[in-house]
Amino acid sequence: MKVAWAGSRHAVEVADRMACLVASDPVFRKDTRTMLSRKELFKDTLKKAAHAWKRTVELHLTEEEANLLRLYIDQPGYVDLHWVMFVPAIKGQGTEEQQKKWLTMAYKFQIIGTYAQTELGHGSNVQGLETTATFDPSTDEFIMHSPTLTSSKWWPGGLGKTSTHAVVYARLITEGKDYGIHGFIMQLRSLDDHSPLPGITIGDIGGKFGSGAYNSMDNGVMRLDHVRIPRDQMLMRLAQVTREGKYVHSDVPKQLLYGTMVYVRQTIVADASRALSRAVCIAVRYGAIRKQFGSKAGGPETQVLNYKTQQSRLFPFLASAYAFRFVGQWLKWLYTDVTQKLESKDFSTLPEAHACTAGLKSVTTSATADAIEECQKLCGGHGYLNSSGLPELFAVNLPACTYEGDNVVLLLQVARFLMKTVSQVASGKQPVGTTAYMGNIQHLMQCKSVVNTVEDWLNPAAIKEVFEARALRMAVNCAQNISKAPSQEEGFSELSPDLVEAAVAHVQLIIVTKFIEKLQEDILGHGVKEQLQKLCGIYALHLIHNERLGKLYAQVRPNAVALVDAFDYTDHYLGSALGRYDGDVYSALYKEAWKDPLNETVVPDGYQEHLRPLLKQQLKLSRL
Ligand SMILES: CC(C)(COP(=O)(O)OP(=O)(O)OC[C@H]1O[C@@H](n2cnc3c(N)ncnc32)[C@H](O)[C@@H]1OP(=O)(O)O)[C@@H](O)C(=O)NCCC(=O)NCCSC(=O)CCCC(=O)O
Ligand SMILES: Cc1cc2nc3c(=O)[nH]c(=O)nc-3n(C[C@H](O)[C@H](O)[C@H](O)COP(=O)(O)OP(=O)(O)OC[C@H]3O[C@@H](n4cnc5c(N)ncnc54)[C@H](O)[C@@H]3O)c2cc1C
Repeated sequence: MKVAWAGSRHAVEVADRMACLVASDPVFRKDTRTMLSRKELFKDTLKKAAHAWKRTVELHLTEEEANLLRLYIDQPGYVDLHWVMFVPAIKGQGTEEQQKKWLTMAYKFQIIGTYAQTELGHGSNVQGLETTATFDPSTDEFIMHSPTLTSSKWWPGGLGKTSTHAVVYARLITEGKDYGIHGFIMQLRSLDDHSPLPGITIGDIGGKFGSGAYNSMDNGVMRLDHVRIPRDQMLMRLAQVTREGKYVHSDVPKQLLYGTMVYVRQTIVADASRALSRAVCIAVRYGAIRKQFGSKAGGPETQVLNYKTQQSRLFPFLASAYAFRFVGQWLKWLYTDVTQKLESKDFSTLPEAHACTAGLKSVTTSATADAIEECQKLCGGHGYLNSSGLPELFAVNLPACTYEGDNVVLLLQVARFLMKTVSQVASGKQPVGTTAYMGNIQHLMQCKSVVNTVEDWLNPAAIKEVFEARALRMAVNCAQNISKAPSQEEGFSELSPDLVEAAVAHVQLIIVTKFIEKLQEDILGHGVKEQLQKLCGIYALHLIHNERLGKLYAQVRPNAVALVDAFDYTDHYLGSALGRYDGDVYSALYKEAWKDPLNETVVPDGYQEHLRPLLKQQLKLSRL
């Protein structure tokens, strides 16, 4: 099962090696992270990132190994934006020459970059950004400026205290004309003493939800006061400005400006499956240890994992973790395929890539955030402790519903793609890719239920057809209602809640389809495929509330712990007293409690000033 989860034996081997490297290095300890102040936590992040870089160089780690090292350190920080957004933005939007110049420094960590797009006043609406980049032909420079308070750059990770450079998104103005949003490389801080360069006001935007990780990240604010940069620091793969100030657009779609976001969204699907699997691993293992009620004649109480309510709340998440893992593996293939096509100027699958990455990022991150919160409740009171690992896991993964695109805004992008497809089908064009099912509109719109017997519900072909019919009917229904509106735009806006639901149904069809396709592959291990078939059934049927589920839960229960052990997480990475591999939960909870700084003294700080006088006074009053 480990191989099915990891994707290959090689992936298992590399993951094990990097996880153990991190778990065995005291610099990477994280058990006291939630007890640190914001400044201590930030400094700890700098220390870990520097040590990780040192180990990467010492051990000659590959890019794959270095990425896994960063993943198992499990502490958001500036390195994430440097590798995940700054480097890809230059790769995707820079010319060969610009890539050569800037990536050489970035790969050697001679500069630290971030991705500065969002502003105080705009995040979703990229075309509404206000920062300006005005070309000055007299000096062959762009003047970068924050014209309003709302144009302050706000949120970029690492911007607050760490990044020396950024790809800054701004309105390109030349010859008095505004050409919209483009990317520019800017140096922000001196490479000698790290002080902000002239004209740049920069800082951290303040503490964020929850304690511990993500407060480790210095999300920043930046205002620019007519800062000049050379013309050749405009990222010029998509467009350029000549020495004379002429704007020249290249022959690639302007949407490639958004390419970095598409890349990150596909990685976020894999992140969601990992975060969900960590929460499920904790809740399943703890559910097998925790016993409450049910003892007969002094015998052992009942494992809470045996309760049908616990199973009906938890096992859909177990199934979703595998479902998101497999669709994430497919999405990575889709992204690679689109990127290769772009190299040969084939832009035909760009809309599909945008719709799939936006939709899957949205559906998987929303489901994961909800599931982690529910896993906290599934562990009872102890799930609320930081030592369970669940509060921090929730705090770190909740913002994934917002960053890289607000989930509703992204689902509306999917809906826009679906409405275009429905109208193309109406005009006789055969849809392809993930919307190919819409070409079967006659059959799917009339088909009676293809599942008549209880057993039909475990027939993958029948389940797939049910999900196709559901998605198509919701999309066609929206299209028909939009067509009755005074205008397409008004109809789209009026129907937007229904369009979001139709987009979710389409994305869930993709997830179910990719799970079914995974099961058609050769899967190593005795009985593994059978278990995955049950999980595929649970994932699909829980979305449509089917009565078959109870039987499936009972069949999965005996292997539930094995299915989470297959995630192969070290206790260090899981970071949970409840999810320990050895199940020694109660002594772990007890031991973790005493680490809290509040327990450094038996009599707490503040007793003499505030508690003692109060108690003495009350005692005196009681004697009157
Ligand atoms: C919502 C939209 C998509 C709207 O785009 P727009 O151009 O203003 O308007 P539109 O008319 O809807 O689109 C025009 C057209 O562009 C297409 N398009 C839009 N986005 C993409 C894309 N990524 N790839 C390929 N195509 C794209 C749309 O489908 C439209 O195509 P069409 O005209 O229908 O053929 C966009 O503004 C957007 O993506 N907003 C979200 C912003 C975002 O994701 N910010 C992330 C900042 S970085 C970050 O959060 C880092 C966090 C990392 C971390 O800490 O881990
Ligand atoms: C932890 C974190 C890290 C981040 N890191 C970065 C970074 O490194 N670089 C960077 O540039 N940005 C970063 N961001 C910013 C992030 O990308 C934006 O917050 C995100 O894109 C959402 O945009 P917004 O904040 O403007 O939300 P808004 O769009 O203001 O959303 C507010 C509400 O309005 C709704 N809404 C907005 N538009 C529409 C519409 N057209 N139709 C219907 N509903 C709508 C949304 O659904 C939402 O409910 C980060 C954010 C967070 C939380």
